[in-house]
Amino acid sequence: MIGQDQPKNAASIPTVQSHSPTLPCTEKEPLVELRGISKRFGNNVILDKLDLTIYRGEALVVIGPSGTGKSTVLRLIAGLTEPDEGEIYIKGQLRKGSVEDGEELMRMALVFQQSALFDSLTVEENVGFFLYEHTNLSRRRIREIVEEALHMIGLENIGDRYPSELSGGMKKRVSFARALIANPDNHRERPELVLYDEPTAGLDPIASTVIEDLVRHLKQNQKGCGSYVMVSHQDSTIRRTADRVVMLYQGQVQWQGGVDEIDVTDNALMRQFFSGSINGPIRVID
Ligand SMILES: Nc1ncnc2c1ncn2[C@@H]1O[C@H](COP(=O)(O)OP(=O)(O)OP(=O)(O)O)[C@@H](O)[C@H]1O
Repeated sequence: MIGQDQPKNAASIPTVQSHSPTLPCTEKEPLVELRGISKRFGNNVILDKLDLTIYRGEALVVIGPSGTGKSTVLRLIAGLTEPDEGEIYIKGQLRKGSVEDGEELMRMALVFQQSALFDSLTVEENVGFFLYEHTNLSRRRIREIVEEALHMIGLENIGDRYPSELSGGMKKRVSFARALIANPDNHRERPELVLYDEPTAGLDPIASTVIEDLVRHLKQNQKGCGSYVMVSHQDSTIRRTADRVVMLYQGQVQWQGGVDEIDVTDNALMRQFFSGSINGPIRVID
């Protein structure tokens, strides 16, 4: 359960007990299935009978124009919001209720758009937050684990600094460490699926490359085969981090394919999206 006092971004979802057998990474095992999902806010229909499956071991990037419902899809997968219609299956089991109801069937980590860390806590306290709150590990052990996590994201000896003393890219990396940290003494606590909401938004191209490499690297360190769903608008991030790209528009998946298909598809939505043209089927919102 996500506590009231935790930041909404970079939250870890700690409860996880999977009873399904573990298949080899080569098997195409659905981790999350969205079936016939509809979601509206007021009279605004955002998702309209959306079907989407995320497979174990895959790196899925969801793209689409602003306001098309990509973050909403992440929140639905995470169990932070519930659909108006449709069903969500986690490893083949129907999810009933939300994370708040303690219904989570698989551990996920969320790295959300605003990489807000607690300003009043040091980097070490921010990154170790989950362990301080949810385990009985000693402070010394937590400090060791945090140092390992900071090493993993390529930042060391910054544990005593405060978020205000870090650059935007460093904050993003710290928020990754914060979201992904788990008790290494308990293998089951490692996330099986990571959800990234625009992790490179607002970063310069080089800082973006660092994050893209990190996302790929962290996939290797996840439990099992390592899987993630990312939302991104950045051309390089989409191309460098996706195994499969899904284009969402008008509430449904309009196109999906590999990165190598982006430049050769004749799908009009894809062509307009990647060319940035204001002429085409995507309605331009002023
Ligand atoms: N809690 C909410 N209450 C009301 N409307 C909401 C809520 N959450 C999202 N919306 C609306 O739903 C639509 C989809 O929002 P969402 O954030 O999922 O889009 P997005 O594709 O991620 O957009 P962007 O690319 O701009 O981040 C938007 O019009 C948004 O204003």
